[in-house]
Amino acid sequence: MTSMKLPGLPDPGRCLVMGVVNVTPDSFSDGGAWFDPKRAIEHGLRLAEEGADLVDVGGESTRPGAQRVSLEEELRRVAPVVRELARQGVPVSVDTMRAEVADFAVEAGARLVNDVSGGLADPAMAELVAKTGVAYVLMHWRGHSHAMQNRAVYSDVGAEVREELVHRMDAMVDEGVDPGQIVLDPGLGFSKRPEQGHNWALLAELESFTALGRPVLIAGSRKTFLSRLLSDTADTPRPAAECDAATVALTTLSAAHGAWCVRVHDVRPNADAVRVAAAWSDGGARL
Ligand SMILES: Nc1nc2ncc(COP(=O)(O)O)nc2c(=O)[nH]1
Repeated sequence: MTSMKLPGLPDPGRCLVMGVVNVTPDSFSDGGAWFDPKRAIEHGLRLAEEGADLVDVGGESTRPGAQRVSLEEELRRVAPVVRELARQGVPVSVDTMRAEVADFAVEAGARLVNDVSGGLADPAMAELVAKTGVAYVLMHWRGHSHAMQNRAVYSDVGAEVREELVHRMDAMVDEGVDPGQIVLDPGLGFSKRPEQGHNWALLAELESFTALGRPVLIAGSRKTFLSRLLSDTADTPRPAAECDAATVALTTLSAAHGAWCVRVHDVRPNADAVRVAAAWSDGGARL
């Protein structure tokens, strides 16, 4: 596991667990359960109690075909939740592609900016990240540089995703971001075709991602590639909410292969899994 210390984040010497709080009416895997700020705050507190090292608060669904929400609406959704969780001492990350939302969240105490666009959606993001020194997740999502129909066409998905992540990291560093702030994320499910095994190919090469020298975040929880793997005999994919056991297996393997953090919905079993992986890898030395 890459035990690189990131600014403002814990370093317990094991894979971290990031719990998900989607403050959205339509997220793919927990659509609308935490849209009410009070419920979202309660859920975030519960995830922290269950063992989340970070609670990731997002106000904009990224599911395929989702419409973007306005800046005002995204802020309305995430502000009260980020502010209250941070006030209560919960380590918070903000899942946003907007520099203004990130700026607000860091001001309110967020310790990490989680940007699924890898800085492509908002040209002001790099400057904000550089200015604040905040830890930053740079996720791979082929954005405006590829036409829609080519976004999920790869000849070697692992090599191409790594190359494009390094390119984005270099671009952020050129704009003043310290490489020590950056976490890399292959973007499972984002312009990756489950029917072509892209997500499993990326996971199988996790150690090639950690070899890039930055912490790696793996976020496969309840995603379509898991549902398809667990399809029934009638080829009906397993419902997302019934993929938590598979997610725990993914967590265990990701931690064993060096992931810095896993992003999950069902925290408790995944918090247990990262501890099992840590005990296994160090032969129980830290018990
Ligand atoms: N860093 C990172 N952030 C993310 N945020 C949302 C989703 C979409 O999943 P959800 O709707 O289940 O939260 N996936 C990612 C991801 O893969 N990586």
